[in-house]
Amino acid sequence: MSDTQPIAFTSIPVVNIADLWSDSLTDRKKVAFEMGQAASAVGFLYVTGHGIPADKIKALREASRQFFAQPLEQKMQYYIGASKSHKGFVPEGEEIYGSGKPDKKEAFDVGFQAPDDHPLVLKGTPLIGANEWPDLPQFRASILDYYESVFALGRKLFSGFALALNLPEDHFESMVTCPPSKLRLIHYPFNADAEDRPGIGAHTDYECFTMLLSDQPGLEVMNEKGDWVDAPPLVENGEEALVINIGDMLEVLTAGQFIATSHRVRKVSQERYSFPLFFACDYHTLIKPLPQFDSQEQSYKELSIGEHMYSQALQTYRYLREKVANGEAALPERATGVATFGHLKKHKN
Ligand SMILES: O=C(O)CCC(=O)C(=O)O
Ligand SMILES: [Fe+2]
Repeated sequence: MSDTQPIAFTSIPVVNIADLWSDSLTDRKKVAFEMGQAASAVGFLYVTGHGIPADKIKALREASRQFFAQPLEQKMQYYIGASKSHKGFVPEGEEIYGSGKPDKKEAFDVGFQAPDDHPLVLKGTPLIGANEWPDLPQFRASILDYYESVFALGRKLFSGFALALNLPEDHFESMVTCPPSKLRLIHYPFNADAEDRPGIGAHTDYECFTMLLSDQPGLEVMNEKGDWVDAPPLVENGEEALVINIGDMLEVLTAGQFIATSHRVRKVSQERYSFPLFFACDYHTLIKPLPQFDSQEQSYKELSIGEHMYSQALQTYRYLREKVANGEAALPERATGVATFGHLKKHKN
């Protein structure tokens, strides 16, 4: 092995990001540097000092438990396949990732609150539009409250990643106004026989980065050697850390300097909840490697954020696959296949 060969990571770095709110640029840069190191070496990091209040997390958990505890037919009233903009309840078996086998999980998808008269909504832009709200007390308020807090954190983290990439701190700000960023409530049901079926198959996330909370182990991250490294929930000084991972878009932007690391949720016998918020830029944002990262060796094509996300959804959701098959929906021209980024790509090659 040559000296330049990176050592395969065996754990996920922890970064306290409290100083991202510091008045001192030097302090902010220190945090940004650590975030950048983790994004380059691992593509995953835990963040503490994020400031999301514990009571908002508690309310999010309570609302999710209440929703998923309902009978299937009740939940199917909010079936994602009936939504105009890809929001709502995703029953078990609806999504199929890398393994080719349906995941053992159910979910509820909540999008950015786009006003009905927003130009993107009026134009019928895929993924942008009204949310479906179950008729449960406090559900809407608790979920939106958490969404807003994590979304604000996302803006802060984006400023840190900008600093880490030697860009102006506000570089990404104007690109995030009404994005197709969704918060997923995921429920992995109790599975006594934990049959050989992944909770969620191996994949990279499509967006810029993801911010995730979970309540049980099960998440695994692929390292350079193709080994799976555990990313269990982490509590430090009474604070639940969030797991942040780099998505396809930041990998393209940095031509692979930041890596969209492949991950999966292994089959687990205990009930598990997780809450990722996939932080994206606006639908029509075009992403290609920044000049300082662009080199001959890397071949990253220009991508539209929205088209990339929509084309991935068209290929992984049962109801959308059916629409493509019967001609009701078409893959965007620049559609990429599923699982074409990051460590998964390297591993496949
Ligand atoms: O449940 C988890 O911990 C991970 C979920 C995930 O990777 C995803 O939804 O993209
Ligand atoms: Fe993921």
